[in-house]
Amino acid sequence: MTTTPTTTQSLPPSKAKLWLAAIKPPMYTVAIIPITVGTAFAFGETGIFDSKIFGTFLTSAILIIAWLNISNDVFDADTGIDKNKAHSIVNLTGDKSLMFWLANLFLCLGILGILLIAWWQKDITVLLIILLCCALGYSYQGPPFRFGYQGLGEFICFFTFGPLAISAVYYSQTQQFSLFSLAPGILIGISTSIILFCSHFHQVEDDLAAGKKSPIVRMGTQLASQVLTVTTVLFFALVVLFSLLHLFSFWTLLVFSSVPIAYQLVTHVNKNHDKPNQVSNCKFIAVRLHFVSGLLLALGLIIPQLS
Ligand SMILES: C/C(=C\COP(=O)(O)OP(=O)(O)O)CCC[C@H](C)CCC[C@H](C)CCCC(C)C
Ligand SMILES: O=C(O)C1=CC(=O)c2ccccc2C1=O
Repeated sequence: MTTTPTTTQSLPPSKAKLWLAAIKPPMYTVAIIPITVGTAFAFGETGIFDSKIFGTFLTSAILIIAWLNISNDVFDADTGIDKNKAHSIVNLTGDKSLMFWLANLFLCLGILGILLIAWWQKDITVLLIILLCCALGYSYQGPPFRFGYQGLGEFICFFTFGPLAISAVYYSQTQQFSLFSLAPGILIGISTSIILFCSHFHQVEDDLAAGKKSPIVRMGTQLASQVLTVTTVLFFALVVLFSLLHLFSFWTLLVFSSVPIAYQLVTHVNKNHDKPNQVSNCKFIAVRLHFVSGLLLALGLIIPQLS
């Protein structure tokens, strides 16, 4: 006679789940938000909106993020840091070289889109800024730099996804720079860096073993959870400050509708910072905060121009 087991054993994740985790669909919002917010800020300031440039820039940004993520798994396979990561695209396919060339194909296609913008506008400014972003993205993970291993990733992330990306997008729409675009640049830089910061909480053991000094490894999970709280509060405080300084319209205070997500993020991390299994999902709460607050910011920036 067969008996039904009374305890549920946790099954390994299915192949489909691993592939989904390797492709990381939610992470592509980090491409959508800087392009949307930069375009919204340009529209709010100048009334200009070029949908062809917006669509091309967005497609390129998505392709560049595909490059960033696939090449991250390729370079991490070299250092051994991903040996326990079942959802590494290299571990899943078993073909590092193919993934390397696939990543490069995405990068070339992404840069091709930016080249198109440069060609339409007879101006290489946007191309130069995005090439700089890609070089910095490479320096985060690729040899011989691997600056992410020194804990410098969050700084690179702040500048590339923040001031640099937003000013490139602003320029692509208006063919001029605006010092004021630093304000949305700083906000998006912070919210994107929060994602990267959160992604390291559950990886302390693997990072230590591979010699990666992520900010969480350097400061410990307790202090890191406090730094996360302060940075999240700073993000909302800056929205108020930029509104009071009239850099933003008061409509941008709509961003405060994302406070419940921010609250969920900081309470979850403060409670579980030293429990890898529990804290591992905090990156996705951070992605939600970045996406929702970014869309609300974009909305707040365009409303005055529409009315
Ligand atoms: C690949 C990134 C993080 C993954 O890091 P890690 O190795 O710790 O994660 P796993 O555990 O999943 O292996 C992101 C790194 C971002 C980098 C610092 C900056 C990239 C800049 C971009 C190229 C800029 C793109 C701008 C675009 C929106 C126009
Ligand atoms: O896989 C990840 O953890 C991340 C991927 C990614 O493209 C990205 C981009 C910007 C900030 C953070 C992250 C990740 O954490």
